[in-house]
Amino acid sequence: ASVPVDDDRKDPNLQEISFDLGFGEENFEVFMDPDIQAFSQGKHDKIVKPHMKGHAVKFFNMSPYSVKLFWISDSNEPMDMGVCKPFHSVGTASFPGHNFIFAPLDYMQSKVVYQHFPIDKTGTNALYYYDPIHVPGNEERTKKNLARLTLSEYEKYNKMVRNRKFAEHYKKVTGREYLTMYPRPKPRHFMWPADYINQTHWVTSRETFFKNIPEDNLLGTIREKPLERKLKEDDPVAFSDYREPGDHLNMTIRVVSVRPRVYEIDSFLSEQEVDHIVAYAQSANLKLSTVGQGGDSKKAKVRTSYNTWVGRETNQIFDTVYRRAADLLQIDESLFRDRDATEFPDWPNKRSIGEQLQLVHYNEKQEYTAHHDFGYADVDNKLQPARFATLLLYLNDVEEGGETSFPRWHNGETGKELLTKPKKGKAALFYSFLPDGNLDDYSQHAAKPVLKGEKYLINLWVRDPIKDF
Ligand SMILES: O=C(O)CCC(=O)C(=O)O
Ligand SMILES: [Fe+2]
Repeated sequence: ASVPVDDDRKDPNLQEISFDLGFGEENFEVFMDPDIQAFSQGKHDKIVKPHMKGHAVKFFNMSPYSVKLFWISDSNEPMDMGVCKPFHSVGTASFPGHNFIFAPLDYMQSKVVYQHFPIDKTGTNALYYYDPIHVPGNEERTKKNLARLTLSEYEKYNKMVRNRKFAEHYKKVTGREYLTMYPRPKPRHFMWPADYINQTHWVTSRETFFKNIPEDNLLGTIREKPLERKLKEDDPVAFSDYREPGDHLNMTIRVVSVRPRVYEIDSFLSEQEVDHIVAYAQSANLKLSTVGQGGDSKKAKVRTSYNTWVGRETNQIFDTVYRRAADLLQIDESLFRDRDATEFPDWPNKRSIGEQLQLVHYNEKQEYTAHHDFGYADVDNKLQPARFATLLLYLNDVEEGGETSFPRWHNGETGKELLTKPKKGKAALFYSFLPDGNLDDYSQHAAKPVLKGEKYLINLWVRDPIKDF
């Protein structure tokens, strides 16, 4: 059921634009937001503004020296958000009215501030620039500053200028901030359309449900070399005697939100597969999860759950999860593992685009507050790789709470969050990208506190176009 990656099922809301930013004539396909009339199927003609006001922000350091980003808390305390290298940027999630500064590395002693960034109260601006080179209205001094840069610095500065100009143009055309680095190519992987709420897509997989789990000594670790793992159309799937009868598993993908694109798949794992995975998770070492963003340990705990990572090679059940996920996402299975020279020879690298499965356990009261999954690539990386899709696999029914929340979904009815309810074997899918290669700020989401009981979940993150670390 896998399709060629260069899919010509092009998104109808992609629209070609031409412009000249001072670097010659350029073309780009922008994604135009779907119209509420269309995606509500005529039920609504106006979007209700989401109650949640938080959003992504990105700070650009257009200077030839390293600076530090601080968030200035309401009690006026500077929180260290890390270093931003020359001609680099840092991104984080924030709220209107918050305050950030760029400052020298010795700020705690010197108290010197290079630039204050008050986050705009209307919630419309996400991009903030520190540019000590350009002196508005003074061409002479600007030229002098430019002349002091080395050739490589000058090129890096220009790249940021070009990105800034593009972002301004992009915003004029689409109304959205450009959160990645121009010119980022469109995602290479397929994206399921989300034309209207409750639209359904059907997809089949040869990876039918396990009804019995083979004994441990049979399951084994996956050791075959890349090409030997490729199943041809008429090769039998592994352990067919242990699976549900029939050649195919049918899955239904239902659109629950158009903007961001969120989908539910009611039945993605069988009872027995889930039980096996949970037992595996319980026996594995569940470590206190940390959000890998460095910075200040005084920062509020945003994630209070436990997690552990499990690879595809662990055994045939986990391998099946990846093969089925590949079919669901319409991405070739081989992209979810290391490949040899013959498989996707033109792909930028040979590594899996999928991460290991992240098994998460939440106890009562535990949660993960609103965040984006995408992350920001290094400005110098032309591919701008980042997390592209998130497949959430719910491993149990949670008595109360524990939903996945999309607080910024757009619809005509309510400003309240969209809640995806956990259910054993169910999956939810969302994309962190838009079809034009921009990051989707509206993909911000949270795990609501578990109110009663506990919650087991798997995150499967898929990168586009590659995993670069
Ligand atoms: O637990 C959930 O429902 C979502 C988890 C999540 O967003 C994450 O781990 O990044
Ligand atoms: Fe997440």
